[in-house]
Amino acid sequence: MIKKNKKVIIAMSGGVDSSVSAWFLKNENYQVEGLFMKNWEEDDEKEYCNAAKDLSDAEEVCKKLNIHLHKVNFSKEYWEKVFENFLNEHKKGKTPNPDILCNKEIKFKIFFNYAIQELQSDYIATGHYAQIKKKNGKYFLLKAVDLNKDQSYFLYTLKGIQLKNILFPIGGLKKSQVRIIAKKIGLKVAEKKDSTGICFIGPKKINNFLNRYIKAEKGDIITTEGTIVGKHNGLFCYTLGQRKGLGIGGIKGNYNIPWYVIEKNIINNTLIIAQGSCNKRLMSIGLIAEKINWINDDKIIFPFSCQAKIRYRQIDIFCNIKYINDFLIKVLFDSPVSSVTPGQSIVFYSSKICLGGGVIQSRLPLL
Ligand SMILES: Nc1ncnc2c1ncn2[C@@H]1O[C@H](COP(=O)(O)OP(=O)(O)OP(=O)(O)O)[C@@H](O)[C@H]1O
Repeated sequence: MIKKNKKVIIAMSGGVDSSVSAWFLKNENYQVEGLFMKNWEEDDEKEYCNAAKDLSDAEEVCKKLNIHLHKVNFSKEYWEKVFENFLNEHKKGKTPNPDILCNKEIKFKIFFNYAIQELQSDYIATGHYAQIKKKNGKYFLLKAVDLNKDQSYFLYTLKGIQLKNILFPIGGLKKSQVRIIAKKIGLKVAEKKDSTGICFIGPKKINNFLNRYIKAEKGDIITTEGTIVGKHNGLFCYTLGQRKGLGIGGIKGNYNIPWYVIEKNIINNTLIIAQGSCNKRLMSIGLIAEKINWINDDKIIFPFSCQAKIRYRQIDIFCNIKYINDFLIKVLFDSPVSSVTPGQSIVFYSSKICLGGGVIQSRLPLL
């Protein structure tokens, strides 16, 4: 009852997580309204984009929960702030993470400001699996209870001060519980598949999609011994540590051990491969990270030790962080780590607390 005067805008994607989040907020007596964002002109990309279906799902859920649904088009902003950067990084041979940039630039900036200023809400809520805790007047971002679904990795660009106006209603639940609740309250989206990979494109279709925007220049696939063993379809189609989809089969005179991408050489347009998942050429002792964000900067004193993830869903690794300058840090791993990928993000944790993170600029190879 107490929260009746507090207004929350729930970011409605038409998926099960935001729908169940909306239901929780209603039950907690917030004054709830939904906001659906279009961030891609799907008319151009019908094959890849489900925005129309997602909107109709969001409308149906809001009708059922008796929530007013606002709609907004941020496709221009998404193109300028997220997609152009995504393409440019790929052209440089990096493997960027657009979902992280989308959270930083769109969901928790433009969308957030629209909800707070234009729609005059007190909070925005999303269906992310993460938690916010207040301690001694400060707000901390924590991993979700469901560690399998934890999305704090994608949220490291947030600032402590922003967390004050953000709610993650399902961060304390398991995904299986969220689906059970959705079924119980009769939401058709209860069984809807999770969105994976880039905001609007499944990971399997990504190379075809990128082909529309980046000119694919075929080049040689070369072993570390310098033998040309095949042709690649454009370096942007591959990522460091990738094993599948190299199209080289068994190579005569070599043991039948899988091959992995260990380097993308932009200057020669070559893809360098080596055998074995523990190949020393794949391993790094550390990395240099840029575009650093600390969620609560006043808590950071260099150097310090903590845990980190160099990709989503990876188990935490132990590391030590050293200050280089205001833009760069050096991360040294306690033991060598495979497939450190420039362009991806490294996210730091102190146990369950997400401290912040940065973008991997370069790796420090073992060899
Ligand atoms: N088009 C959109 N409009 C408004 N909010 C969105 C949109 N897409 C995503 N969101 C918000 O961001 C959250 C996380 O998005 P993500 O793409 O990771 O979806 P998800 O984990 O599959 O969640 P859901 O089941 O709600 O789709 C969503 O739960 C939702 O609150």
